[in-house]
Amino acid sequence: MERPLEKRYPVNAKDYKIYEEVGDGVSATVYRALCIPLDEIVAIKVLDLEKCNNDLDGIRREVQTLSLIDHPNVLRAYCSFTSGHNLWVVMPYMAGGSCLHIMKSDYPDGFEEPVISTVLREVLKSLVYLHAHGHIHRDVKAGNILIDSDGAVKLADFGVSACMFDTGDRQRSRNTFVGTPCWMAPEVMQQLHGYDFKADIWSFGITALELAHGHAPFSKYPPMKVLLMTLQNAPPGLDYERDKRFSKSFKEMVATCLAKDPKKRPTSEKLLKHRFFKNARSYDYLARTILNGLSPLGERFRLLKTKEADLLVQNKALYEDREQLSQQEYIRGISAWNFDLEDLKSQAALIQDFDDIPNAEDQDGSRKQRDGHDVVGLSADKISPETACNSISATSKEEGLSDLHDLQSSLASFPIKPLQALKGCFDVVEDSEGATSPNRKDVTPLESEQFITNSSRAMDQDAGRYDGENSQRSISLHRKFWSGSLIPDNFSTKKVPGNGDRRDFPQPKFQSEHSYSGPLLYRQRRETNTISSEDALEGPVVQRGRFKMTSADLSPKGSTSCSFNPATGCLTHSTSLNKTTSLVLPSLQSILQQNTMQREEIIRLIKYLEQTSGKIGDSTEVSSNDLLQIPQPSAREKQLQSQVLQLQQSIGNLFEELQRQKSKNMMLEKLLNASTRNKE
Ligand SMILES: Nc1ncnc2c1ncn2[C@@H]1O[C@H](COP(=O)(O)OP(=O)(O)OP(=O)(O)O)[C@@H](O)[C@H]1O
Repeated sequence: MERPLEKRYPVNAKDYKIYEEVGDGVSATVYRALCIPLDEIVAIKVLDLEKCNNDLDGIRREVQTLSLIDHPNVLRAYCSFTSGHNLWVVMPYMAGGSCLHIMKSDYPDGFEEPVISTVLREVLKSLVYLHAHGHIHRDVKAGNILIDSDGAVKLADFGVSACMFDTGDRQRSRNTFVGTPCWMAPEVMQQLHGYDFKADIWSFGITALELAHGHAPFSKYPPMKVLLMTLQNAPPGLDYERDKRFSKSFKEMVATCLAKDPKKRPTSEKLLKHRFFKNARSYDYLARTILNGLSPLGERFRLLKTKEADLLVQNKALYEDREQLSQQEYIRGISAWNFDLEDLKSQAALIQDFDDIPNAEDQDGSRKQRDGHDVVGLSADKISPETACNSISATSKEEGLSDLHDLQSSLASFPIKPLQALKGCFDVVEDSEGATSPNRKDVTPLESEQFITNSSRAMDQDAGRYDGENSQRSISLHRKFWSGSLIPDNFSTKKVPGNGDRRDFPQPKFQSEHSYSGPLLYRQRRETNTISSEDALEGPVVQRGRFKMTSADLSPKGSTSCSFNPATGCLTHSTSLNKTTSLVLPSLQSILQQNTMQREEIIRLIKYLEQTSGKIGDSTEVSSNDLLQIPQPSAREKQLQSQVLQLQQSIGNLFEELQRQKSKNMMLEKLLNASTRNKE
């Protein structure tokens, strides 16, 4: 047991002293903090509930699920509570940060095999545990693998998002699109037959590649392209030529996880017995290798942010372009999916532009692809960046559109739902008596049933308590960390032995070039697994708490659709989408997205200017206040935003219904044909 039973973590914001920011995600910011009564360093994830438009009851139910989870390799929450419009989740502080952070700062080309094996074995143990308890993590990736100062490995952020309960129909989430595109299993994208535990095994395989190369396959591509490539290409893998430094057993292990057919993937339990994990070492080994000499997490995070802002400034001119904006969003991991057809077309047509970045890896990859490596479904020509690099040419547009066609057919039943709405809210919610409650200490984690709807803004209220010395307190920018090695991550750290977060700052060596990393363009098709398909756990999946479990019947409960009246701003349910909605919706989405993005970019630029102009201490305070005065989106904007999300949900429902009807029709047709043949 990780947590002594008698230890009670307070459920009141005033009992915590917030230090520096150490991470951020889609809708949350993570801080190092001191739990004052226990005199213990913790991590606090602060989630903006307003931003998530959450179903609080749904979140509360999740606490019960979470309370059942207790495994040394799963990051648990000590407690959580609401404070103002924020949800605070208190958890163990993992001083090493995520594997993604470590790679970004010190290992841009990935880890050595013994490190990978050690990290992955621990992650796999957590998956064995979660799967055995009927849970699917759904977001396994290096960014969610956290390392403690002693080398302990924990899988974090399980259960993607509370936001997915927005609709209130939790069971429907089996048919939702959850995860992060590069790590997402094909069956999760396709949504034809639901998905199960094997989706995690796919993400685990992608994570293995991420740890080996410093970035996930396809990470430089925009989401649409990632979907297309995942669905239609041969699975990515370790290449015998390019990845000579890795063992055969590693390559085999990755290939077995990345079988496109989930039934051919091993269970986590079986995978744990793979010979690749025989080379895994102890925690201590990680502490001695990858953690040795790392600068404190807060400093690494700050440097990464500075670099991020630096890149923004460098490329400012480019942001004017729509495709750059879109790419920027993707880099930041914000998956504001827009499935408007026109948008899809333009996205597909613009893909070539992203591929223009010269990359030896890509060229090599394409050459090999030409040389006859197996590419499934789509011709190598069509998808190779080499071809894609023929931008500006007439063919590039055609290819873009052809990509679109491929995508449309691949995603025949793809539910239309913005990933943004599904991600970013944290997992645990626990009721709190709030900051002012005299009885707050009596409220034990998971016991209280009452949410305080304190309208005050906790973060704002608590600003005064932020540690002036340590905190680079920022308002929640709600950005997700960059994925893969899309940023030029190469700065050395000054390796100073010592403890905790008091060591010297790392010495940045900013690269001027943008180190876009190429996808694994030539892949081994290795769907022949050493592990039998008997291991497959089949069956549809039910939402159980935040997680999904196999179950018998989960068919959606009939389609609901709604229309949007632009005059009244009201949503009314109807049997079909009216034309006005389809005309208005894309524009609304676009305006809202752009507003949000612009606001965030401005905030980031201000922060960057603050940092580069050497403003610290008092001046930071002043500008932070200024930042806080940036007007929040108006109530009307928020209302529209939530209506847009609802509309998208409804459209998703309609598509699912359409798909079901199509399958029914096909069945009927088959029956009809059979009976006609019989008669003949
Ligand atoms: N307990 C912790 N200790 C140290 N760092 C942490 C901790 N929890 C999270 N972080 C850091 O903060 C980052 C963001 O946290 P987290 O992944 O939970 O947010 P999120 O909004 O759920 O992210 P995502 O966008 O990946 O879903 C992590 O990638 C990690 O680097």
